[in-house]
Amino acid sequence: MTDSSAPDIIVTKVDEAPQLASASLLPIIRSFAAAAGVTVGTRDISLAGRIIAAFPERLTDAQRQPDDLADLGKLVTTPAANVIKLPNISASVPQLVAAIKELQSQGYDLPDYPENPASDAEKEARRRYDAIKGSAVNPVLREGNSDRRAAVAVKNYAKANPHSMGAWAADSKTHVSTMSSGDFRSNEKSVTLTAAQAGAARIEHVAKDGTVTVLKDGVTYPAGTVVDATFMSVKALQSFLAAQVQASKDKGVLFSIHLKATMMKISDPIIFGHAVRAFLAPVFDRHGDAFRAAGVDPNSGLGVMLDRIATMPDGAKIEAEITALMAERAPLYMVNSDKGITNLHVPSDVIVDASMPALIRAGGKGWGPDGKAADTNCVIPDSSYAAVYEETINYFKATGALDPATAGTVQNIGLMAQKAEEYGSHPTTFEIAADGIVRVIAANGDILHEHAVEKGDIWRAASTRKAPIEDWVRLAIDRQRAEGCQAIFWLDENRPHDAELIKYVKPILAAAGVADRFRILSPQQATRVSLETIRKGENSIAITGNVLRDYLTDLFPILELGTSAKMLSIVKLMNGGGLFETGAGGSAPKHVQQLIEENHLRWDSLGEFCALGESFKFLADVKGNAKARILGKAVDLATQGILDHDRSPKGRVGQTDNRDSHFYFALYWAQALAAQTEDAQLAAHFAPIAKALAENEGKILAEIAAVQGKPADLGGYYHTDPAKTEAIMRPSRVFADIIG
Ligand SMILES: NC(=O)C1=CN([C@@H]2O[C@H](COP(=O)(O)OP(=O)(O)OC[C@H]3O[C@@H](n4cnc5c(N)ncnc54)[C@H](OP(=O)(O)O)[C@@H]3O)[C@@H](O)[C@H]2O)C=CC1
Ligand SMILES: O=C(O)CCC(=O)C(=O)O
Ligand SMILES: [Mg+2]
Repeated sequence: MTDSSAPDIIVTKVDEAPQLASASLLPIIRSFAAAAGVTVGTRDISLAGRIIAAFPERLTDAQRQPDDLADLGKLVTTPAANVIKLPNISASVPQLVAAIKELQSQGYDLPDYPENPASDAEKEARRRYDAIKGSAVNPVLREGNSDRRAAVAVKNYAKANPHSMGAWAADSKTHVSTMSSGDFRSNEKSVTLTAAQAGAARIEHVAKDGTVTVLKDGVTYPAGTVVDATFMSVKALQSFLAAQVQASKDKGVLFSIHLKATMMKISDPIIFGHAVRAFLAPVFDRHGDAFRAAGVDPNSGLGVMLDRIATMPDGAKIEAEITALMAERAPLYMVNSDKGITNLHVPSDVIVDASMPALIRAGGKGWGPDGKAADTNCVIPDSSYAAVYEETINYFKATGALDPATAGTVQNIGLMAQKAEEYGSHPTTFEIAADGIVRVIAANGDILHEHAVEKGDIWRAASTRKAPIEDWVRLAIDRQRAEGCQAIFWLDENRPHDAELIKYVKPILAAAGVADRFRILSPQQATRVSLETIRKGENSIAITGNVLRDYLTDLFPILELGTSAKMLSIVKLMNGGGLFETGAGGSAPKHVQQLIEENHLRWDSLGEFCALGESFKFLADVKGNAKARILGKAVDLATQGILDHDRSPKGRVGQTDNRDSHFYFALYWAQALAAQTEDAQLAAHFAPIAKALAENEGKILAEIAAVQGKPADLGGYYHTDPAKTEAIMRPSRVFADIIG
């Protein structure tokens, strides 16, 4: 349910673990905020909510939901925006299909996801579902650039309580494999548009026989936009993947592939499908035609593929062939070896930003089918950013693992506003239907880019607007001034896109008189310099494009803090509002599994706490609400309290879980508000609350502990039952009564 009035702060309703945590935390936030006259609303951007909002005409009044994402998309372009954004599911096809099935089972008359849409109705359903697929939320809300870092208290806590790190052996066989030609990086072209070229551009394909097909019309590029075009050669990709499958076997390491099928929702599922084909090549050689006829689609992963094969006439025989082949191949890197879920089962199970850092944190070990850790071939087909992981691995092999007790920190300033760079390229990415040429034609008729392509190549255009680039450089200048530490633009002068950005960066730095405080280094060099810097206990600011923003804000936090969940992520919206993202990680599906099995939720809300403090302080600045500032400052003290008293969730039943940690957060927050002397009214309001919470600590913890160790029923996975969720996430009557 969403509110119609305009609340001061909006907290997004999402999915999986962060949404479960919200069921416990949001009532606390609302209750405390109300004391300062601050209203807190919600908007539903969950996968289920977005599906429901897309088919109003098929649903009953009671089932219908407004398009909250569209509403938020407008809000973030206004100065009034104050949004706390929790991580949401960026759905792969299997997740989307599962969510649709669940909603259907709950009585929602939704169309099936049409794999091969034929009728007009199916095409329309597919169009709507495609808009929901993948990373469909963040690009809409990110109307600003990002400032992601560990709060000082969080970093100090990590140093005092270092997490365990796997040891790195100099002779580790773990390595990164990436393409050296024919990939997106090798084929990239880039240009900055002149005023004459600005306006509505067109992308067209010219076949060998001269037939022109418009792939996309009316892509509006204002003057100064950096427009890139590139493609992944399917032939080069296939031969690379085939070689890697074999090389993994020869070297005796696990085969793994790391992509971002969520944010790169058009290109990466296709690349993933090629990896499935390469791994199972002999089976595809024998049964390719039958697979096509049966609608077996490797792009959705081996899991769905096996389900489909099971329905084929000689399904059992093919399945046996697959099993036999897998036994001969290099062992696969596993998502869950107990359940036999491999890297190739679901395209969104292994997401490069989280998967590579986890492997690196473990000393370069992946999980094999035998449930044992092993050295791994980390296949990252496109070479644009693979060097970051390659260099990190090489550095740790040479020097040993990082020590989180002494390491400095790498902060990030990320260029992401207005769908910057590759992460905004979905609408202009195409799997090429026939050999020919693809060109980008500017509004004035200039041919901006042209590539000769072959059937099956993946061609894409990406754009980065001038205002976001300038804003990003200014943000970097501000942050460097505030921190006074090393600051590096991770840009490679030899890469066409980066060379265009450098043309913006240098004059802005020079005009501000700060050029000497910044370095511009290729991602590979910047990785090495940054690792050497933090090893010495010093800090560095990584000023990066959109993809490296994503990758680095998992990589460095996972090495430094053990997780990216504890990050502070501030998005200063370009039109004046604030977007506060919670942490830099995702929605932790594994945590939900554990809750369902044994009612223990190990989700850590530290990212939410950090975002909440910033949101209140931002509200105070924008609306001159002094009480909001006091609430915000008290949140920071409560967060510090959680760290000082070690009240963060742990992994096992019987240990602190998410609900306990929220109790302590409320206790410390109320105590800080009761103790402050700036506002007597707030102090008087919170003194009895703090007292009641402290006095009932034992009772409340016992009530929370009593429910654990047994299965929990949420009444759904993607679309949970609100009453059941509330009962599970707020098991303490005493606590709920005190909070009100
Ligand atoms: N901003 C956003 O909206 C984002 C959304 N996503 C989406 O999230 C989903 C899952 O993505 P995935 O790549 O698996 O990454 P996740 O970050 O969800 O999970 C990786 C692992 O990180 C740990 N983790 C993450 N957050 C927390 C937390 N708050 N507290 C404790 N541990 C945490 C967990 O480790 P352990 O199992 O050891 O406890 C978890 O299994 C996908 O649908 C993805 O698209 C991903 C990134 C950002
Ligand atoms: O939007 C998504 O799919 C994921 C976002 C993400 O990984 C990030 O911003 O760090
Ligand atoms: Mg990420």
